[in-house]
Amino acid sequence: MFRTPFLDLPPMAGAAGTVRLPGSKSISNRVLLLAGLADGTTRVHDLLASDDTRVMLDALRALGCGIAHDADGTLAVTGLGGQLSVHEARLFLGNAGTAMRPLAAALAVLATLQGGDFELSGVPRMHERPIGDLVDALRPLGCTIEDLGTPGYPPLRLRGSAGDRLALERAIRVRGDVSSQFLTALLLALPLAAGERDLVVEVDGELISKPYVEITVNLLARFGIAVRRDGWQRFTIPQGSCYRSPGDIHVEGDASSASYFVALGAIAACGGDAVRIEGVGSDSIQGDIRFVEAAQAMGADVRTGPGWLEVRRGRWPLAGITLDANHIPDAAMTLAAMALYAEGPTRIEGIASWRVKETDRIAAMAAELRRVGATVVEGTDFIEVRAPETWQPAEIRTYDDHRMAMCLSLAAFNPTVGAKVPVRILEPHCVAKTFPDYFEALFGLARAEPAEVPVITIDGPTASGKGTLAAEVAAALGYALLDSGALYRATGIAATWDGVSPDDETALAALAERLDLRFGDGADAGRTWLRGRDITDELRLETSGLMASRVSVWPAVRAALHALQQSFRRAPGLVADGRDMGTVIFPDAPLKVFLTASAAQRAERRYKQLISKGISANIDDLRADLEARDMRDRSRSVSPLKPAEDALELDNSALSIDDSVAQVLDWWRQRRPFGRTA
Ligand SMILES: Nc1ncnc2c1ncn2[C@@H]1O[C@H](COP(=O)(O)OP(=O)(O)OP(=O)(O)O)[C@@H](O)[C@H]1O
Ligand SMILES: Nc1ccn([C@H]2C[C@H](O)[C@@H](COP(=O)(O)O)O2)c(=O)n1
Repeated sequence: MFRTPFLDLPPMAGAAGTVRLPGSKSISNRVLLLAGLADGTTRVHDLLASDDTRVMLDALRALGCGIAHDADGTLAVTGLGGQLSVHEARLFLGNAGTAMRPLAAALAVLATLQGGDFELSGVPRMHERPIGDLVDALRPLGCTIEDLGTPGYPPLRLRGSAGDRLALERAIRVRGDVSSQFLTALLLALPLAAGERDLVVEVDGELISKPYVEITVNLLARFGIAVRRDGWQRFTIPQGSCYRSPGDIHVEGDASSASYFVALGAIAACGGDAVRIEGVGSDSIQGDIRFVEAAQAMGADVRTGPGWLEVRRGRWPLAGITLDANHIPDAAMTLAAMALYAEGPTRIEGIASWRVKETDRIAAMAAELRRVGATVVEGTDFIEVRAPETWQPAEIRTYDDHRMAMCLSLAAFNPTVGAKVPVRILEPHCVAKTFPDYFEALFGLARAEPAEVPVITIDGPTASGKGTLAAEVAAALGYALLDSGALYRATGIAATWDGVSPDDETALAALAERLDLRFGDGADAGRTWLRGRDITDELRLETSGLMASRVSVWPAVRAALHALQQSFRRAPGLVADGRDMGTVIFPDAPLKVFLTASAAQRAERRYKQLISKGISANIDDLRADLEARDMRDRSRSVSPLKPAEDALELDNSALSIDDSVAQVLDWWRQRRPFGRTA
C-alpha cells in the first residue's frame, strides 16, 4: 500500500492483464458478524483484509469471539452462540458503516436480553453519518440507547439489565429510504430474539439499495436463518431461528472494487488487449455486479462467466448515459469517472445516499472532476458530468474516501483522448478501507509510455550518500528504486564465483547478460539474491565495490546491463542511483541530481558505516580506496562518472540526510505541474 502523502499518477495510455479482486467488504463484514453470533467455528476463506474488516474483527475479539488466522490465509471465527460472554465493552469502529449499524443492533438486542453496557464510536466522519432510523426502530422494542453526541448519530451507548424483555408482539418498523443498512442491521440482529415467535420487520418508505438487502438475506440463509420476504416492504424471521455456522464460507471478490477495472478495460484496453477480473462474475450475489450493465450502456465490451469478467474497449469514445443508480450506489461513482471519456453528458440520478457516505460524495465528486477540467452540475440527488474540453494536471483531494481515490485514478488515462497530464492523488492510503493494494493492482495493468514515467536520477562518487538519498526520496514519492551499482557488484560477484577474470570483457558481458538477480520486496525488502543465493551482505563489501568498479569499465558489460536498468522505469515513477543514470541510462529524466561530498567526509561516513556493521576498517585506507575507485569511474572511456549537463549539483558535506532529502523533494516539487503541494 502507498503510505505517501500523495501519489502522482503519470499519464497512462493503455491497460491489459489480469487482476485478482480482494474480498467483498459487504459480504466480509456480514459474514464476520454472523460467524461471531453463531455457535461453533466458521472458517472464512478470501476475507477482505482492510480497515473496515479490521475494526469488525477487533470488536468481535473484544466481545469474546475466538479469532485465529490459519497458515493458508483462512480466518477461523469461533462465535458466541448467541450468548454474551463479555457484558461491557467500548468499541471503536473507525468509519465502517458495515460494522457500526449491525453491531449497534445486535448489541442493543443482546444487552436488553442478557444485560450489558456497550459504547460504540468511530472517527469524526462516522459521528456525522446518521443512525437515528435504526435507533428509532430499536427503542420501541425496549432497547435502552443513549446518544453520546448529536442525537441520531454515533457515538451510542447501549445498555440493559439481564432479564429485560423486548416488545416483539407488533411488527418492527424501520425507514428504508435513507440507507438500507438499517434494515440489514435489524435482519442480522433480530434472530437473537426470535426464539418464541416469528418476528416481522416492515419497511417505511421506498427501500433503497435493495441488492444489499438481498446479500443480507442470502447470507442469513447460509447461517441457517430463512428470512421470508414479501416484496421489499415486509420481512419475517421465523420463530426458533438460530445462527448455525456453515463450517466453511467463501467471500467472493468485491463487485464495487471490480467497477474500477471494468471502467479501465472500457477506457484503455484496446488493440486486442483485455482486462480480466477474477473473483467476481456472472454468479455474483452482489448487487453492484449490475454496474456491468451500466458500463455496457456506455460502451464497454464485457464477457463474463462464473467468478470472472473480461473487459475490452467497445464503443469509443464512451457514450454518456442517464441512469437511476439507486440499485448500485457505490459502483455508480465509477460511472462519474467514466464520464470523463464520454461523448455527451452522463447523468446519475437517485443517489441522495451519496451525501451521507464516507463524505458528501456528490459534492466531492463534483469538485474533483471539475479540477481535471470536467463540467459538472450537481443536485440534491443527482450529478451530471461532461468530459473536459481541456484537461488540467490536477491535485485530487480524496476526503478520506477510498472510492474517491479509486474513481479519480481513472483520470490518469487521459492519453486515450489525446491529453497528457499527470494526476496527483492526495492521501492515497484511504484505499485501505476496501482495497489496500489498489494502486499496485492498477500499475500492474496500466501501460505508460516510458517517456511519461518520471525518473529522478542521483549520480555521484563513492559514499557520497546516493543510495541513502535515493531510497528516502523514492519512499517519500512512492516510486521504485534502482540501485544500479548493485547490478555491477552482482556481475563482479558472479565473476568471482565462476573464476572469470575482471579483464575478460566478453565473458563478463555474458555473465551480465544472464544475471539471475532478484531484489526482495514486502517483508524481504532490502535483500538480494543471485542465482537463488542471498548476497545481501556480500554485495555491500568494499571488495565487491572495487570489483564492480573494475568490471564496469567494459563497454560490453555496460551494454549488457542497459536494458535491464531501463526496465525499472515503471509507473508511478523511479529514483535511480549510480554513475551514469542522468547521462546515459535516463537522459530524459526530468530531475537529475549530482551528489558530492568531500573525500574526507565520504571516507569518514564509510568508516562509520562499516564499524556500525562490526566490520573493522582503517579510515586512511578507505579514503585511498575510494579515491582510486572514483578516479577509475571518472576516467573510463564509456559512461564515465560526471554530472549530466542539466544536473543540479548537491554538495552534502555539511548537510544532514534529512536536509539532502528535503532539498531534492523541493527541486522535484518545483518541476511538477501541480499548483498546490500536499
Ligand atoms: N548527508 C549525509 N550526511 C551524513 N551521512 C550521510 C549522508 N548521506 C549518507 N550518509 C551516510 O553515508 C554512508 C554512505 O552512504 P551511501 O551508502 O548511501 O552512499 P553511496 O553513495 O550510495 O555509496 P556507494 O557509492 O558505495 O554505493 C551511509 O552510512 C549513510 O548513512
Ligand atoms: N551506474 C553505475 C553504477 C555503478 N557503477 C560501478 C562503479 C562503482 O564504483 C561500482 C559500484 O557502485 P556503487 O554500488 O558503489 O554505487 O559500480 C557504474 O559504473 N555505473
